[in-house]
Amino acid sequence: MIKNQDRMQSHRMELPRLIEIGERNINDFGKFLISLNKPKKVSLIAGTNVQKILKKKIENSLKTKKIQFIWHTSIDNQIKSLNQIQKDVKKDNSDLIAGIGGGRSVDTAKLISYNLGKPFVSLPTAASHDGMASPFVSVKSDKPHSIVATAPMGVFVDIDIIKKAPAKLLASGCGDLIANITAVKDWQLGHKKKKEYYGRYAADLALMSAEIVMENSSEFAKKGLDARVIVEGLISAGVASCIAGSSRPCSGAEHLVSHALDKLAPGIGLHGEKCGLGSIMIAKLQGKDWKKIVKTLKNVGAPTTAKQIGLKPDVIVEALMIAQDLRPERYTILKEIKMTEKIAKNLAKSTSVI
Ligand SMILES: NC(=O)C1=CN([C@@H]2O[C@H](COP(=O)(O)OP(=O)(O)OC[C@H]3O[C@@H](n4cnc5c(N)ncnc54)[C@H](OP(=O)(O)O)[C@@H]3O)[C@@H](O)[C@H]2O)C=CC1
Ligand SMILES: O=C(CO)COP(=O)(O)O
Ligand SMILES: [Zn+2]
Repeated sequence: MIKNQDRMQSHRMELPRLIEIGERNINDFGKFLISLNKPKKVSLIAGTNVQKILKKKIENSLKTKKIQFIWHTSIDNQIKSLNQIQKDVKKDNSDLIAGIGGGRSVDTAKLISYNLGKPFVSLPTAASHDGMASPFVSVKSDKPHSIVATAPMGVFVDIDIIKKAPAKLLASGCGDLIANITAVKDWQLGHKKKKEYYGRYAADLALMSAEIVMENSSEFAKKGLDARVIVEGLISAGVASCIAGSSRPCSGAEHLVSHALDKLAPGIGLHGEKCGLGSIMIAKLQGKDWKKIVKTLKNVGAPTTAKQIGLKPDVIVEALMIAQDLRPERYTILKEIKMTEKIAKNLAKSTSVI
C-alpha cells in the first residue's frame, strides 16, 4: 500500500484552450469567440488609446457574428477603478469578458473574470510582457506580487496591431523573456536548497523563449524586431507558468528587483524594461554571462542603464537591498548574499546599470 507521505503531491495545470495568432485578422475576432463558447453578449475592457485604434474594427467583427457587446474603460489599475469596472461588468450579465490592450487592461479583465466566475479572453495589443496567456495578475500593494487567477480560455493576437504599437512595448517584452534565464537558475536553486517542486519541462520551455531572443538579437538589430517570434515566446512563457503552476519559470530575483522598483518609483519604466535591468545584475550574482544579456538587450532596443528609463542610482541600490523581502518565501540567489549598500552599489556599478 502507498503511504500518504510517499504519494506525489497533486499538481494542476490550467491552460488556454484556443490561441490564434494571425496578421490583419482582427475581423475574425467574433468568429474566434463563437468557436470558443458561442457568446451572445460580451463585456470588453480596454484603455482609451486602444479604443481609439480598435473600437470600430472590433465592433464590426462582433456585429457580423451577432454578438452584443458593452465597452468598459480601464484608466489605471488602482483598486477603486477595478472595483468600479467590476460592478459595471456584473450588471452586463455577459457570457464572456475580453481584455484588450497592454498588461493593464488584460490584467483588469483577467481579475474581474476570475472574481465573477466568467470565461476570459485576452486580446493583447502590445507584446510587453508574458501576462497575455498566463493565469497571473499583478497586484500593486506594499509588497507588489502576482496572484493566480485563471488562465485565459482564449488568446487572440493580430500581429499587425502589435507591430504598430509603440516600439518600446515590444522591446519590453524581450526584457521579460530574457528574465527567464535568471528566473530558471533561481528556480533550480530553490529546488536544490529547499526541495521546492521543479518541473524540467516548464523550465526548458521558459528558457527556450529566452534563448530564441538571444540567438536572434543581432538579426533583430539589423532588420528590426520580429513581433511574431516575440509574441510566440511570450505566449510559451505564459504556458510554461501554467504548467509549473506558479510564475517560477519566469520570475526570480530579477523580478523581485523590478517589483522593488515598482514600489520605490511607481510608474517609472515598463515592467519588462525593469526586469531586463534586474537580469543583468542578478546574472552577475549567479555567475552567468551577464555581458551577453546586456548585448541582447541593446540589440532589441531595451534599456541597459537606469538612466535610460529615468531611475536614479540610489533607487536601484535600494531596490537590490529590499527585493528579497518582498517575497521571502521565494528562494533566490538574493537569499545567499547579505545585500549591503556597498555590495548593491558595486553590483550596479560593475554592470554599468548605474
Ligand atoms: N499579469 C502579469 O503577469 C503581469 C502584469 N503586469 C501588469 O501589466 C501592466 C503593464 O503592462 P504594459 O503593457 O507594460 O503597460 P500598459 O498596459 O499600461 O500599456 C502601456 C500603454 O500602451 C498603450 N498601448 C497598448 N497597446 C497599444 C497599441 N497597440 N497602440 C497604441 N498604444 C497601445 C496603452 O494604452 P491604453 O491606455 O489604451 O491601454 C497604454 O497607454 C501593469 O499594470 C503591470 O502591473 C506586468 C507584468 C506581469
Ligand atoms: O511578471 C511575471 C512573469 O513574467 C509575473 O511574475 P511575479 O509572480 O513575480 O509577479
Ligand atoms: Zn514579468
